[in-house]
Amino acid sequence: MTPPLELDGAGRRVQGRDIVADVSLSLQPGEMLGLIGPNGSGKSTLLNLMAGLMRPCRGEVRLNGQPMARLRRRQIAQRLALVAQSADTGDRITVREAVELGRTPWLDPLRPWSPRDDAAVAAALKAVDMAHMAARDWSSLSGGERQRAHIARAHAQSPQILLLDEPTNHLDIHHQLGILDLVAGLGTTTVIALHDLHHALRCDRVLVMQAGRCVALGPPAETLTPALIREIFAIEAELILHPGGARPVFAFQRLS
Ligand SMILES: Nc1ncnc2c1ncn2[C@@H]1O[C@H](COP(=O)(O)OP(=O)(O)OP(=O)(O)O)[C@@H](O)[C@H]1O
Repeated sequence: MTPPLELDGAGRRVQGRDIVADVSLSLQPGEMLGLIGPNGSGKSTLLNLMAGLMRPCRGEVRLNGQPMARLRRRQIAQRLALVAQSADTGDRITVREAVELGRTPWLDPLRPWSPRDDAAVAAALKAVDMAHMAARDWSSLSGGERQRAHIARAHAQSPQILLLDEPTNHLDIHHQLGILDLVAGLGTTTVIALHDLHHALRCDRVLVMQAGRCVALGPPAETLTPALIREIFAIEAELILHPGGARPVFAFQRLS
């Protein structure tokens, strides 16, 4: 089966420096892939390459086996949605209007807004538990509510692939876990940049970035070894089994 998204030796060079270099990856349909790495390791750049917002200087990105470079923006947006790190709007719009923007790639003069689009917007608002807030002004939303509305906008786009850049940033722990449950529950093939290694444990696989390169890729508990974490983040980490049988937890200690 053709992978929904593939990177084949993809790299991006800026001002003579490789900010992403030689990344190869095949996404599995329905999987949740966590992108992990220190600040500046290239996670956002990699997501932008995956989203077709940046062209690789080397290698290739393919969507359903088709080179991204040969697809039009609209074709890409019909298959893939990105929630960027600082996505926001100063416009005076309601939550529903923000989510309706997700339908843009599916509309044209021959295919105007229809009940199908209303249904997609309603389903997306329901998926993030914001149907009751649809008429609210965007400016009145809290950080967590905005993040959920962004995910609803991306979900309304009916993408095969969802790309999320640190969607749990600025959220309290209750809302962080809520966002992760929400994304996992959508069942869409997802790539999610994360800083919290506990959140990464919930992913099917993790891709670990260091200085623009992929240094590890695999199931989180096998990949996030103490040796790797020491090398990447300069901390001691021990994975401890939870007495209740739930997910293991990390104990961290900073190396001086
Ligand atoms: N347009 C640009 N010009 C020069 N350098 C850039 C540009 N865009 C990104 N970089 C550099 O590329 C590197 C990777 O940046 P990127 O934003 O992809 O990292 P990140 O892993 O997402 O970081 P963070 O965890 O801090 O969000 C950084 O050193 C950054 O300064």
